[in-house]
Amino acid sequence: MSLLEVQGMHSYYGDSHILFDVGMRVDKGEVVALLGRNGAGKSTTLKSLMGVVRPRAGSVVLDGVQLAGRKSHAIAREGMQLVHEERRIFGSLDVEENLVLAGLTAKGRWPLARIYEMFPRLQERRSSRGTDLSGGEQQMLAIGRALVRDPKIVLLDEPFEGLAPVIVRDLMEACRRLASEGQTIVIVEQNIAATLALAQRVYILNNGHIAHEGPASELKAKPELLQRYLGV
Ligand SMILES: Nc1ncnc2c1ncn2[C@@H]1O[C@H](COP(=O)(O)OP(=O)(O)OP(=O)(O)O)[C@@H](O)[C@H]1O
Repeated sequence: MSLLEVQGMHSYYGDSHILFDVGMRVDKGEVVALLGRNGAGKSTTLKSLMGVVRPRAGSVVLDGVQLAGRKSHAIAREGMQLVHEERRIFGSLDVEENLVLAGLTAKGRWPLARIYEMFPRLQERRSSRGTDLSGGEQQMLAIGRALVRDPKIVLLDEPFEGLAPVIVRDLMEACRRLASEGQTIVIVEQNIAATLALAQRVYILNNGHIAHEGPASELKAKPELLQRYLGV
């Protein structure tokens, strides 16, 4: 049994049917990418797993626990964390306060030293307020806030978006390190090269349907698949 098993998931915004029969599985320690064109339903998939959007049908099982239909704070307590595209850090609190607050209601907890080891830049900026951080630092803090809860699985929604290449490199390095320490990750990204470098396995969403599933190496070797589903 995989750490995360998703079956038959359908999600809507009002009357708009967005996700159709989505199925995925993610093994413990795996990095899985979710790719697809703009509007394909990638963010909606992550939000549906996290209970931010309530799937109207289907099953989302994390480590043997059924999450579908539960509220997102309950899902967080079961060990899932979503790092939203818009980062959602507290601008008026400093870095350390942001991290401590995020860990308060968690079952498990990373020591702050481990977060700072992963992101030395956050340690340097530990007393800076959220609003005073660069985009890259905010993204590190958003990921740090997820990790401090010692999640079983982290969902990253476009973590590299809008960031300078040098920052993307640092974040990729951190993701690699996380993966090497056994952290399970699902990543949604427009930066396909970076994503394929990180992920072992890929799902491609097309109009709310899973159109392809396979190893990342296959997509690297068959650019026609990328052309067909992603137009790149
Ligand atoms: N809050 C919302 N209300 C209504 N429709 C929405 C909402 N959010 C997204 N949608 C629609 O749902 C569909 C899937 O959007 P989603 O954001 O999941 O796509 P995506 O693959 O993440 O694309 P992008 O890369 O553009 O974020 C799109 O047609 C989008 O317009």
